[in-house]
Amino acid sequence: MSSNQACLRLSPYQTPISILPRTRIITMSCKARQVDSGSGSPLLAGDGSRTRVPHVMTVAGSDSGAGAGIQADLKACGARGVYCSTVITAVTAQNTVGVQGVHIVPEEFLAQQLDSVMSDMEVDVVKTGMLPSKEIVRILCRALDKAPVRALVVDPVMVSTSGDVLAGPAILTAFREELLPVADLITPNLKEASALLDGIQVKTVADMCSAAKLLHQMGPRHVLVKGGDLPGSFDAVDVYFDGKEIHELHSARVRTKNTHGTGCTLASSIAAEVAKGSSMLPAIKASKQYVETSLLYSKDISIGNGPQGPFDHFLRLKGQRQQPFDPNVLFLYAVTDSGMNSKWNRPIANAVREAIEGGATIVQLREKHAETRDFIEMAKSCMEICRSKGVPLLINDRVDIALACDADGVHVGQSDMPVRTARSILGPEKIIGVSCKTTEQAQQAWLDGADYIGCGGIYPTNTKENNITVGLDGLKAVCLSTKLPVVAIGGIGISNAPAVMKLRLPNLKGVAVVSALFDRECITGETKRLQEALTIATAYDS
Ligand SMILES: Nc1ncnc2c1ncn2[C@@H]1O[C@H](COP(=O)(O)OP(=O)(O)O)[C@@H](O)[C@H]1O
Ligand SMILES: Cc1ncc(COP(=O)(O)O)c(N)n1
Ligand SMILES: [Mg+2]
Repeated sequence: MSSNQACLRLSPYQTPISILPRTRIITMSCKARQVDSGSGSPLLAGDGSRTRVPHVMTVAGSDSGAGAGIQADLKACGARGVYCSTVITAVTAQNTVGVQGVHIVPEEFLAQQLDSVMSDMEVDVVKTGMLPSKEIVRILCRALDKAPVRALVVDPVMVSTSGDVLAGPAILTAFREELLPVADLITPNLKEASALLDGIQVKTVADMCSAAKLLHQMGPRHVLVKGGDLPGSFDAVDVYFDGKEIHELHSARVRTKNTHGTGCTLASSIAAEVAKGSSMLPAIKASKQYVETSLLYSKDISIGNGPQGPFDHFLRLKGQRQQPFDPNVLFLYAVTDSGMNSKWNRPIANAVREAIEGGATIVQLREKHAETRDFIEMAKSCMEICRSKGVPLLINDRVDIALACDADGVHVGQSDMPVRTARSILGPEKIIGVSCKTTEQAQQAWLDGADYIGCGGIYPTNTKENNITVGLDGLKAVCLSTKLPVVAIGGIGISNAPAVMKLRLPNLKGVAVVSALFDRECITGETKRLQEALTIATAYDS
């Protein structure tokens, strides 16, 4: 089918936005959502009193082992903060060994499920997984025709990781002729890309690029060929084609057997990000990062005895996991300075203890000149104090020191170790903060898996040479550009901290201070005064 024909087929099916040039559709629909306060507005109902949540409807098969299919979709959407309704196409008897049985849901009953959800709920994005028959594809297309949605993400599931057939070759015509032309994104793996292209070889990254372009000619606006099964690859490489440009997306390949359901999870997470308002490439990058982080966290968990285990979408199953990062700990963030401690003739551990006694909620050790061995000893003694008081301790810049003293995490600057590298070394449980001055850096921080942003210098400061001051306006811009919690830093003390907090930005969680605590005679007293000032400034009736 030519791409022109494919385009023509789209118009009755999509929202009116679909008459715009094809590669811009997702971006445009998302922009429309952000600015449109009418019936298409995502989060507020007309009367302003009810909060509408982003909604993905998955049309897929059930996996009794709950690693893939509907169950993976529900978990992925839950983890990404999106509501997920479920239209079940087939019930599989499946576990980590393979698929033992498939029971296809009768067509009329599939239609009834679609009708129940779509007649009652406002669905933003539809994501499809296992579609076991041509008729099921047809019923879905008819339903979408009647009730258009903002985007359609098609994961053309055919064979499970275990090698069992979930949708046979008879489905290919329906995929090619009916579903692909109306899809905003298709996410075939190597075998599925090859099957859709009549068996052409897809075995290298170059093959994946050609396949993505050929698949795009079948009508979908965006194509992501997934390389989880690429032979001999050290990375997990996916190839994305937006109709104009090829993007090779690389992430670290996690050595684990727990990869059952990665494809379903990736597609659902992309659908969730698009439902929240993201455009396609950022949605894909964030989702790939999410899959990588979940696999990393789950690499050692053991569920079932088969060769392909499920992973943990919520990063919570391992018994020893500490509490997830609580952004409120950024409220009064004490950053140590060795120069100030020697000026006041204070061992660092005493300074840390005093700051905590005064109310510091998190501590960062910032030692720019210490010998490595001394730094480790210092960090260990501070770690003991912090742990006994339940206050997290981060190490500035030095991932090796953080590992050596089992600190709670690190804070890195833009020229230190990249957040992604630090994350792959420290694992998903440690806290990673990164300094950002610009909205671009803030967006990158989120994609790279940082837990928080340190934004500054807000005011001029002596503790950092040649540091550009971003001011309150720069802080505001960074906060508004990110979902990550932010702590303000640079020249902040008791006199100006209230002005910072009175910006009342929801993700601005606190202030980080150096001299205002550590270049003072009584650290405990100064910390207490700052704590009180911050508490008053953040009280809503002040
Ligand atoms: N071991 C791994 N480490 C990191 N990412 C992986 C790994 N295996 C798969 N992925 C990623 O998971 C996603 C799903 O890919 P894939 O496994 O190829 O799909 P499917 O599950 O449909 O066969 C892709 O983004 C892929 O790069
Ligand atoms: C019901 C259902 N849907 C999809 C998959 C594919 O998942 P995977 O490729 O990870 O086996 C599956 N195994 N079962
Ligand atoms: Mg897989």
